[in-house]
Amino acid sequence: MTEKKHLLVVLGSTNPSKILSVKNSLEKIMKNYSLEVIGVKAPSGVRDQPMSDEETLKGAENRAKSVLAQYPHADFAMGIEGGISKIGDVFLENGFVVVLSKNGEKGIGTSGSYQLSSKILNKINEGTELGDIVDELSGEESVKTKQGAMGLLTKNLITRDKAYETGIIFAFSKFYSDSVYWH
Ligand SMILES: O=P(O)(O)OP(=O)(O)OP(=O)(O)OC[C@H]1O[C@@H](n2cnc3c(O)ncnc32)[C@H](O)[C@@H]1O
Repeated sequence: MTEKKHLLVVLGSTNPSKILSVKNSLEKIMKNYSLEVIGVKAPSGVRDQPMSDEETLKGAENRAKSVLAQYPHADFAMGIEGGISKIGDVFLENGFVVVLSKNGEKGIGTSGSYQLSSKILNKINEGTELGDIVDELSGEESVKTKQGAMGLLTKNLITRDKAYETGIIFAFSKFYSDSVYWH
């Protein structure tokens, strides 16, 4: 039996929900590799609570770049950033995923989005982070590291780690789908 090739993927976050999401996604798309996934601190360079798609994407990209600088031998460096998306007068929340390969090729994806209520949005506009708001409303601690607001709002049908899997699988598609679509 031939040994599986080792694949080191480093994520720019120590949030257990994000790390779980990366592990579960990669187990599906990188089946022929022996996977090593680690989470490290990486600055987003944007506000703790990003308020536009552009800012959220930038945060994910900055984190991935920081990881690549810290771990140049990693096969893939990743950034995942949660933030608010505004379309007209509608406010949604989702996660952006950026993957950088060792040679700097970039893949991008996003999770599904959910509607932010005016009640939550008002509190965000007063300067409170979404994570703290949902902790207060649910009476739970550190929701953002577990099921997330996504889990609370869907009665755990779509938890934060599950939702982020979509973005991760899309972001990696450049690296495992047929190259005819990319080059
Ligand atoms: O440790 P890091 O990787 O920074 O993880 P984080 O949970 O703080 O996540 P982000 O920086 O990506 O998200 C930006 C903010 O949005 C909040 N957030 C995003 N998604 C959330 C979710 O599903 N549940 C609760 N809070 C969430 C959280 O308060 C963050 O401060």
